[in-house]
Amino acid sequence: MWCQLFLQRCRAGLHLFPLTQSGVRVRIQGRHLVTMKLESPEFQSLFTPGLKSIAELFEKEKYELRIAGGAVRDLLNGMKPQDVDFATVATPTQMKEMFQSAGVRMINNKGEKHGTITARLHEQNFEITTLRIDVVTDGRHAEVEFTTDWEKDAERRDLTINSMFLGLDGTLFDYFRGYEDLKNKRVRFVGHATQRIQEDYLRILRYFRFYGRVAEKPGDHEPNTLEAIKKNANGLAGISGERIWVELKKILVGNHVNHLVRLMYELDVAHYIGLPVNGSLEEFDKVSKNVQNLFPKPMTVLTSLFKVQDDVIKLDLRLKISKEEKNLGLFIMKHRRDLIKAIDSPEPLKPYQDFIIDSREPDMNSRICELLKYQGEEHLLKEMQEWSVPSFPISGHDLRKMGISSGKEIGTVLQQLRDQWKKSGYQMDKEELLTCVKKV
Ligand SMILES: Nc1ccn([C@@H]2O[C@H](COP(=O)(O)OP(=O)(O)OP(=O)(O)O)[C@@H](O)[C@H]2O)c(=O)n1
Ligand SMILES: [Mg+2]
Repeated sequence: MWCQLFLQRCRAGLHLFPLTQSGVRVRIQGRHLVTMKLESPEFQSLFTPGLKSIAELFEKEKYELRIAGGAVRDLLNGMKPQDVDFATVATPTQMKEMFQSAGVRMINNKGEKHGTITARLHEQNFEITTLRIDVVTDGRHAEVEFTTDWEKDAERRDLTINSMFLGLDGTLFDYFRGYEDLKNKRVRFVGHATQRIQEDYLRILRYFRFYGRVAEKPGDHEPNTLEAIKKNANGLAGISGERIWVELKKILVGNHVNHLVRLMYELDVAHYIGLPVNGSLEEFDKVSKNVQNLFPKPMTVLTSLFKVQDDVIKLDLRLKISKEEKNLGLFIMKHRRDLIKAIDSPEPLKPYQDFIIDSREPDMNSRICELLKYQGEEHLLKEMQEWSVPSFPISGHDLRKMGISSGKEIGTVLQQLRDQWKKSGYQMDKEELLTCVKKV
């Protein structure tokens, strides 16, 4: 069967290329379109009872349905996508009619204006969007027109690697050499970078994010892409802080982050997304190396750019970060130089442990772990993650039972006992501590 197919393809003057990890078998080169067949286990695993029912419905009505965009990219990379978007030639009205008559529930009708219908089957949501052309864009939103032309829909997407479709039989439809770019680890805009960016300025940050995800090494950009980013960076001023923060966070914990943040400064992007004017790029370089493989929070990495507290406040004003993120940034800035390991001590972690016990704040443990990542203390981090915060075994009630009745005295004794307990490396138990009371 495979040989027959091979001969057929050769006779037709089509290319064949070897089986790859992601299970791609055949490549047929036409004018623009490159198609091939995907048979990977990740792809097969998408076929839940819900998807099978949806596929049957669309097939019965003869509306073509394909997986679109990011999910195709992930599948070709051998990954199971987190969320799967579907595209179809059916209009929202046709989909609604079809789902209604089949008794399929539809939810979340907010997307309909842009062609998206969400069907809910077997406790799974399916977001299905009608093929579309963005007729008017203001750099943030688009007015759309529906189409039945798959290539036109691919053309309005941001990056070539995000512009592919996958038929439910595994056929890949690739109009802009996205698969080739994915294999060569290249991130390119579909068509003209300037046009794609002006349709939605957030795409500047999406470019950086996908660069961090796909590219093998830093600095591998097409010159006209960088030029287009620089010329259009000011468009980011009109993008909401929340959207920017979502992208920026992913960039901060992706690959090549040091390179990408430098690029943000070189291309004038930094200024429009709330980063400090004179970000500390040297410290960023050091910290981004320190945190490698330690799974830092995005804020931990970002804090290394900040020199003064005001930098965090300004970032918050622009991006509306969470209170927890803001506090983490402020905490790391305050303690990055003064809370350090005990050098030449058998207990290098002790200053951090003491800090946690003294602070009595519930999330201090996790902040200290972030500080250790920031400082590149991998071994101490491991130790800290395995350490469970001991609780002080004595209460005022215990002292009262021993005959100490004045509140003030209880407070003083408790503090003294806390100090003893701390000195013992939190080893002394209740009995041992209470013996000390007689001596105090
Ligand atoms: N500004 C944007 C956002 C999205 N898209 C298109 O819409 C698809 C789905 O968008 P989204 O889910 O936001 O991103 P993904 O590429 O799927 O990335 P992720 O894995 O992070 O979801 C993208 O692949 C891309 O084709 C686009 O062209 N321009
Ligand atoms: Mg997605």
